[in-house]
Amino acid sequence: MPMGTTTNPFVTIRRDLHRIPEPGFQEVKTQQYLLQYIHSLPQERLEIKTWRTGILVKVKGNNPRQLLAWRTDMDGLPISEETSYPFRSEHDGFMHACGHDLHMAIALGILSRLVEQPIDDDLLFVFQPAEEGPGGAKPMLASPEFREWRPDKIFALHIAPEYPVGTIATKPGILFANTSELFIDLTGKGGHAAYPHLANDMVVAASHLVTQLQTIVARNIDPLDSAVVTIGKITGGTKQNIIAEQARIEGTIRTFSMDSMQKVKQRIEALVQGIEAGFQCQAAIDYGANYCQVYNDEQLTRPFIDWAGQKQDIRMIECREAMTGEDFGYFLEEIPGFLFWLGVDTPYGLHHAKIEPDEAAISVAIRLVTDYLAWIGNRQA
Ligand SMILES: CC(=O)N[C@@H](CCC[C@H](N)C(=O)O)C(=O)O
Repeated sequence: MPMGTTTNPFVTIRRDLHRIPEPGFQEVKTQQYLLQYIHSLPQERLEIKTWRTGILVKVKGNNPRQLLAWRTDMDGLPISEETSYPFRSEHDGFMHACGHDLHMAIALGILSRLVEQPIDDDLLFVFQPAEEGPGGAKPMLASPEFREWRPDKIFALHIAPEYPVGTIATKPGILFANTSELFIDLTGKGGHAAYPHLANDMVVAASHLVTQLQTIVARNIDPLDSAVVTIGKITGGTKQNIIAEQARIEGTIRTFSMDSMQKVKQRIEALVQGIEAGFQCQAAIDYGANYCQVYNDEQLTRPFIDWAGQKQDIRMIECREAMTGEDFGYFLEEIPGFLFWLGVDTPYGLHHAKIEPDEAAISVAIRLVTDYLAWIGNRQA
């Protein structure tokens, strides 16, 4: 079937959501769209609450003994889309490039099926804003709206470009890294391009700092541990013949251990002090939003791996941990559960302007998760 035609309502939903990516805590149209769909379902078993731009939907079970939760993220990224889609983003400079459009469509699919065929346990669907930043999970967890419906177990998925459709992957224990954003502002002295000796050039200072930051993982972190320091953005200066008075470096830090996170930050601070002294400039460091690791509950993940491994249409992989971050980790700090990767088979990675996940994964995930929730949420005879 050519791209652009579909008979699957959840593919249509994914495409509608793909058109309207919004940054964290500004998911206003997204929230409206989701609410409209949720209100179109039979309402007898549903209770709905909103929290900022997020949504909580509780589905009453037949004979509940626990509350099981399924969580999806909602926000898009500041990326100008370069896909071949006829349903490209209508929000200039923003794109669903991390699969949250698929995640939301899958959540609505699971919700619809479990409204039609309720299970014994109560269910909570968590539509969480701002996963890409500044982080919606932590404040949502602390909100009275969430606390009133605090689930006993919680689950989520994330699309994985590298796996074929039908493949899922996870592991017990640590799955995703601890993260910290990184913003460094450098202020020197601007001036005429022809008089460098009268200025302090922040383009040169920032360039030195970026290369020095790359020595941290190579020279200061135990090679048997893992860490990442990525600088994703540098801005500075105003014109080609004006020496830049300001420069800003933006990046992210990833580590598996908190000791390494602390070590990376100490080294950043030392290197920044060196730049201040060496280039006679002022520097300010801001660590922005921090996420804790995603740690899958061993007692829930192992049976899930065994259960999914027996499904005819699923290839279950026990994967390695990744340096990705996810504020779903905050839910898992308080509530047992797990996250798994869902194969969507695309050559472009997460956060790439050309990523085109295979939409066939939507039905795979809806079927799998619905069956899993029914498996753990129905009383054994
Ligand atoms: C799954 C994924 O790609 N998550 C993001 C989380 C971003 C955390 C924060 N804004 C940061 O950049 O540190 C990721 O980049 O891994």
